Amino acid sequence: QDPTPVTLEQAMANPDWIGRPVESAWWSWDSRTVNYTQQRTDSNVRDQFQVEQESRGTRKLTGAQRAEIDGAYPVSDTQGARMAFVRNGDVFVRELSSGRLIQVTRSVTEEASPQWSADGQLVYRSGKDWFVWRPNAGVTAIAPVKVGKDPAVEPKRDTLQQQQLALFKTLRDDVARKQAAAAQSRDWRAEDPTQASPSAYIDGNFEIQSTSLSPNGRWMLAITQEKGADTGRETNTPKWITETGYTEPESSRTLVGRTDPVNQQVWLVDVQAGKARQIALDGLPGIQVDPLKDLRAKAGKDPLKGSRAVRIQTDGDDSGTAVHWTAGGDEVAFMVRAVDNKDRWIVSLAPKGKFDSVAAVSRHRLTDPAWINWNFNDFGYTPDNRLWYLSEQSGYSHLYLEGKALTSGRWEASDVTLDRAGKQFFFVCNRANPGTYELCTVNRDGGSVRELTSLKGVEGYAIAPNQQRILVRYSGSYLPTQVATIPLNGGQATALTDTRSPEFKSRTWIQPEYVQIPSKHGAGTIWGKFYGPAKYEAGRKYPIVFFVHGAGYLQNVSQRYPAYFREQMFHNLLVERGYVVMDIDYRASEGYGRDWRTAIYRQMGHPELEDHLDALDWVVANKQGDKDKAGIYGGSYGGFMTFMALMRAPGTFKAGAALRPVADWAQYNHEYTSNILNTPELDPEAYRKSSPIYYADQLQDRLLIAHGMIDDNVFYRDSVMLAQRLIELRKTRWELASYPMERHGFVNSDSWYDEYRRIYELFETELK
Ligand SMILES: CSCC[C@H](NC=O)C(=O)N[C@@H](Cc1ccccc1)C(=O)O
Repeated sequence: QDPTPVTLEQAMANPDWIGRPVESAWWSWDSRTVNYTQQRTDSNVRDQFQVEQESRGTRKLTGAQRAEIDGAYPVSDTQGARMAFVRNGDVFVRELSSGRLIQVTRSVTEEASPQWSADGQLVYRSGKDWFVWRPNAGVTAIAPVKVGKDPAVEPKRDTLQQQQLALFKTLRDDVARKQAAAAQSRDWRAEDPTQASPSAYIDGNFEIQSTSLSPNGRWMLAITQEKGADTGRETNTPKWITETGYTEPESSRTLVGRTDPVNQQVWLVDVQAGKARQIALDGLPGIQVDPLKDLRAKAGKDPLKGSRAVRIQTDGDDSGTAVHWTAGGDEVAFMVRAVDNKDRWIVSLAPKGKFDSVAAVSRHRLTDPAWINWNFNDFGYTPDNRLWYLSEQSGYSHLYLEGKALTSGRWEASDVTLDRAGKQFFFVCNRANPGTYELCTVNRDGGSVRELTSLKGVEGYAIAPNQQRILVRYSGSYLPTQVATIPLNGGQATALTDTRSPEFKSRTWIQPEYVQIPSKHGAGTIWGKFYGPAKYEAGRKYPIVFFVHGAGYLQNVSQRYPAYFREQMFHNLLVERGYVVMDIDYRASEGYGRDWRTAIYRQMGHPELEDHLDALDWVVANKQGDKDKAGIYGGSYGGFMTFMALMRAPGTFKAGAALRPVADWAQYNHEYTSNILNTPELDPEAYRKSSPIYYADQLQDRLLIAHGMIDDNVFYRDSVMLAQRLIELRKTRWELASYPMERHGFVNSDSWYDEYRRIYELFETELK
């Protein structure tokens, strides 16, 4: 069937017309219905729906109905008798035999992190404080850890103080009376189980960043950092169009390397005794070796002394540190990451019986001369207290149980869950090819990995409370995320939703061709999505457009619904108007293992350009592409690459559109950039080699720059800086389109339309 023509207005319209995807999805306690959220048409409001598995009947939930249903991400106890969840910031417990719903808290603070102990008690955090809930026994508060001197510990007296006490009996008597009262209160507390335990004190110039309570309420882990440490100067972004009529400054982020990330410390707290002790991390393997020693010397910096600074990995959702306790509460594991990004350690502590001597044990060290991935950091304990984790040590993310690989091969495992019995691991995998995602399983004792789905675009999943079925979130090239369920051990998927609009569903789209391009630069295979006509006219050469995805570490050659769905519709339009379009997962992209990811270390824009040049030759050789009529465009990292292509291979692409582009990596953020280029102070060469602004003199082809003026991710300043360079260089074939009310990802369809009209006109003028 011929593709349905698409207009620029339609491609850039508010995506409501497509039908909004399913966002989060989770099971109800009885495993009979699935709940999900979806954005409401023409609104930012999210509605909540419930769909019945058997009948597939769907209802939109009212506020009163929501009061009866379970919250997302429930946590089951070890027996499968109860599950706990947070809904509207309050903790609830559902009894799975009767369905009885117990409201544990009803507070103005946000509750989080519910976790069950092996013997059925629940701990949770409310703001910064921890609480324990026991069925039929109510809630107990855990005394907070405090920073300061422990008032129960006699202060060390200096000479002056000692002299005062020696001189005056009345002073000595006062002190003795205070000590006796404190001793009595301590003794009573120790003998009286109804009393709250005392606070532990951390002495020094620290501030507590986060805490984690063991599920048995016996131990706590506290993470601190230096109090008031300099976290760096933030850039102000002016807001131009405002309700006040004034230009309003808006504070955003810091710049890479201006201030080093602050070192953190780990403290173990004996909750019962109210004692805290710092856990030394100096013994972690390799922590005292500086991987940046040579760069440091070259930059004229002093050598590092002692251990490298570290930070404790957080859950990524700001809910706190990613700390995992055994259900019995006797062992804890946490992830330590060197601030230079080159090492990650999974560290455990087993405090029981040896609080005063407990030491950090390194269970797994992952080291990378480039940088440790920010993905694939899942870890946890099995019900019988064995540590599992993901590691990229083989070059691809795989699952390990106590050091033994349960999965292996040139593919990646992610998003791991263990069934309640602790027998079977579930995870997302891309075994068939890098862009095809399924749900996989492997026995915890090893054996072969099995695919449970054949949906191609699996995005996430959740096991039903009764452990019989799994809900799967999946998508396709033209299918925004939907939900299906499958039996626990795989089989036919039952689709529960189809949120596409009838109008979108009735259209025929050009299916991307998944192509494998041999690298002429020794990199192996470059995967691409190619869009071309169904039939090629003999002898005709087609103008070529390259689309470059953003983020660097992102996968766009996948069978999932692309983040770049508007761009994909634009590619349909381009093909309809006589172009062919190529979109490759250049080196740096996600889904292809460690070496593909880190090939750009200290040389951004170099391997990726080689891949684009190889792909261009491939389109010319295999798809009747016209080598003299090639253009390139993309946003963010794609904009950066557009600059690099035009400036480092002048004359190759006759026109380029750099959208929300990075022009100078020294202007980008620390978390992202320091991984790939270290810091500008330490590694100026890497920044010079990787930043388009230093190649601006080589620009000769037509260039369109487009940028949102209130972009708080890649600052508008990047485009302003490049514009000034181009002015000073007296370059003539460029223009800058500014969008006063847009940030990084455009929101307004007027802006999208304006930007893509300019891109289209640029290609029409230069490539035809
Ligand atoms: C300078 S590279 C990273 C910039 C940015 N990082 C986080 O937001 C990014 O990845 N931007 C990409 C990815 C994206 C795709 C679709 C919607 C929003 C963001 C981009 O802007 O294309």
